[in-house]
Amino acid sequence: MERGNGGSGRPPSPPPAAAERMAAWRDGAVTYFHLLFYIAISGGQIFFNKASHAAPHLPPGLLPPPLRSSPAGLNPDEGSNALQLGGISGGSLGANYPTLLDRLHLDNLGLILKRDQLPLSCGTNSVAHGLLVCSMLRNYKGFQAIGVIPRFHLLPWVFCTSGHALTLSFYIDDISQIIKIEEGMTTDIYISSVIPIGAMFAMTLWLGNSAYLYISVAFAQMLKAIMPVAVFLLGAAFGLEEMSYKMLSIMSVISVGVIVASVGEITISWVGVVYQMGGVVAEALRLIFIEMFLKKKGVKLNLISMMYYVSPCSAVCLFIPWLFLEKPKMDDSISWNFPPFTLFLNCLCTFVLNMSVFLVISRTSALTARVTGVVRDWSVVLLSAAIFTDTQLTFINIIGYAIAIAGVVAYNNHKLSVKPQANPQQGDENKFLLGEIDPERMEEPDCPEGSASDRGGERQAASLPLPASFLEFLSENGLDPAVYSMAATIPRYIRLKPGMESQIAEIEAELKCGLEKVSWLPGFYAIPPEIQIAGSTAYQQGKIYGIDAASGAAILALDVRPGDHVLDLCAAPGAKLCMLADTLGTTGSLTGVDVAKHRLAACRTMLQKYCLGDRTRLFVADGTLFSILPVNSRMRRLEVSIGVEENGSTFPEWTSRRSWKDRQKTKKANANGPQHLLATSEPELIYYGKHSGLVGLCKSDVFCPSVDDEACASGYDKVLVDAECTHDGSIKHIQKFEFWGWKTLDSRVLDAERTENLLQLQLHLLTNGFKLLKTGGSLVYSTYSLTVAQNESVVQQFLSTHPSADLQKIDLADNWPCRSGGIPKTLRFDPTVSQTSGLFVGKFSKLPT
Ligand SMILES: C[S@@+](CC[C@H](N)C(=O)[O-])C[C@H]1O[C@@H](n2cnc3c(N)ncnc32)[C@H](O)[C@@H]1O
Repeated sequence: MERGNGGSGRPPSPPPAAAERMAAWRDGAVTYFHLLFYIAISGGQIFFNKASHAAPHLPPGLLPPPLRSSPAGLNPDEGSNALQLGGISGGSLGANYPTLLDRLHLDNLGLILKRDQLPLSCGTNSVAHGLLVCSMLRNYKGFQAIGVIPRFHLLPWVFCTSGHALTLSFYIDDISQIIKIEEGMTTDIYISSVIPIGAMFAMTLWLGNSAYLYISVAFAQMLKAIMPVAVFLLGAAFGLEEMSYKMLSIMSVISVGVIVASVGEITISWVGVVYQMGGVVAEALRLIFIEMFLKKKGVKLNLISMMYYVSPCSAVCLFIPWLFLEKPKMDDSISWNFPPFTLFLNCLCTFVLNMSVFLVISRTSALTARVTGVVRDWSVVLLSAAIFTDTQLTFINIIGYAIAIAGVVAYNNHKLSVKPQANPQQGDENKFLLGEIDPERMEEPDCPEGSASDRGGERQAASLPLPASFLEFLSENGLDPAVYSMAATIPRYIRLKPGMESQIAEIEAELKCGLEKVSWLPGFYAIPPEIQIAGSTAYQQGKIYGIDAASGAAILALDVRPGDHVLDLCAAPGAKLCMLADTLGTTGSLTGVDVAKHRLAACRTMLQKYCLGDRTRLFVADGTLFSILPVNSRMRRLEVSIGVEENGSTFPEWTSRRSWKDRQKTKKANANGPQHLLATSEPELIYYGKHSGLVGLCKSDVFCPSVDDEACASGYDKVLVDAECTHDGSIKHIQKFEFWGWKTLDSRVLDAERTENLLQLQLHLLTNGFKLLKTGGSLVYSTYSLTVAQNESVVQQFLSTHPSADLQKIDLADNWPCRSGGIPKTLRFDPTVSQTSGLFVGKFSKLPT
């Protein structure tokens, strides 16, 4: 491995700068602050709710005005102390109406998650709450004549809810760099998936929060520990979980713990227990529905997106129990007290708590968040006994809870270790929060490797209503529209990660289909087009990934050898990059470049998921201008130069955590314009593996521009230019426009100006790729377009201005199901013949000048 300080005559790299150490220390401190804050705010809100209703020993100033009468059937002494993401109890209002308050908060959450919806959010919330309060006040016997007082009461509602909406909207916008609402929700998915999930969420809030009216905080927490058992048993019933001795023993430990804790409870309200257990079952069903309805369809929503889509329908569902169970009691009550300040604090707490959860997960990992949750639960149980007079912990309580929690910890451990995470510090949620969307689920129109079938959009292409503009495009380019009728018959291809061959039978059983070996392409298998892989464990565990066979052929054409320094100039979302990294093995280096940062972040996710990032570095840069050479050449040049000034800082091991300073820098850059257009800006290094040669190297060395003719001697051995194109040859990709909307096809594929620019872009990418190629090296140019303009014409123009470029015959192709392109030695994969996506491939070598 080439190291920054490994060369003779080169002074050793300085230790990491003090500023970096300081930044790392500060980063660590901020993370711990987030964790503590999360524990404090989530535990604190439970106490706040409880205290505001039932703690007579607190100073009177802290207490809201008491209820003058309690609704029939409810025990006011028990109070209400609930906390759920997005929903809180009614206890803090001094009114025991949990569903009402949950509904109000869900209204908010459902509507406020985007700044562009701010007016709608504020308006709707204000009107909705205004009407609600008016109707409540009308029923309040003391205020039959609605006049000044109701309006006075209305204002705080409007203020609180709008203020809540406003703050959250701004906050969300501010952190929108890390939290994205994922698009692509369809009516079909909403009805079949989101509504059942929303209904279960409503049940969880309703039943779980109602339980707090009957049982103490501590006992409710203890009962909640049974959750993994419910998830596991229901999951097994739905065929999602497999029974194993290990799981059964963990479940037994948790159950025994909860039973012991219950035996230790001095006074048990069975109504409360039934409510709490109902809430647990509803929550377990919600999680199972997410697994069944969304993940299996390849839709994975981050926490914010989930709230965004689910809360409005949960709010509607909560309206039903409210109407039948609480409204009559509210109508009957002779007094209805409403402390606005308490509501405001409660809103604020809920909002801050939600943000805190997101920040904890985004800064740490799923595991850390879960462990923090356990610490929080313990703190709540112990502190509640110290604070509230109605909570008396017994020795048996504590022993039982300890046993249950030990089982929960074992369960979390088991679950998280079954699902390998390429970067152990970074869980799945984290990646989603950071916008690092799994490429298999990437839905952008310019992603050729995605899975239309996983999006539920698979349709017989024969019946695809190709729009007139596209038919015109095909006719102008002399292409036959009949090719698009084949989409449903062309298989889907997957590549097996090397070393996984022994697991084929297992993968076949999971995907419920045979893997048919592609005879001409090692490691590739064909599966029926309708098979979904994104939800499979084999995919999630990085044993397989989706990549078209024609793409695989383009990589083989490059003939990468161990030890090569390889450049992929249009790398995202990364299917070819992964295959390149696999081929490279444990020597050489791989450099991926793409102009779209969010797409390159998906590459990073891929590399980490398939554990292929060790020798790779990823630059966000314009491929037409990119000029950074492989590390080896730069090092050689530096080693012979005398007196190189070590004035820059060095690359430490790469980490996904970024310093506050870095984040501010990105924020500023983002504010200055879209990330896509970085034509003239400096390349940004967003990932480098520990053997990429960068660790310990001086940053100024890497970013120092290369001399023009330097590349010929010490450029890349292999270059792939898988250029941006119209993707008309990827017939499955075209099929997806039915899902995205044909209008998008117009703007992305057919726009005349874009096509003209595209031809220029392709030529410039090819030219720059060739410039970075070393003499004797090979370059492959490929596109997913079937047009002559984007393929043969670009090659022709390029050859006419580059005498040192020699078009090469691809020997391996003799066995491939492809035909010759319009220029001899170039290749065309034609869907009708090859049963793959359409792909053009041309291979060049660089002659000495
Ligand atoms: C066909 S896709 C590449 C697919 C990729 N090779 C794979 O196998 O996953 C084309 C890519 O080129 C990128 N691109 C467009 N213009 C670019 C430019 N000027 N420099 C570098 N990349 C560019 C796009 O963002 C897109 O990710």
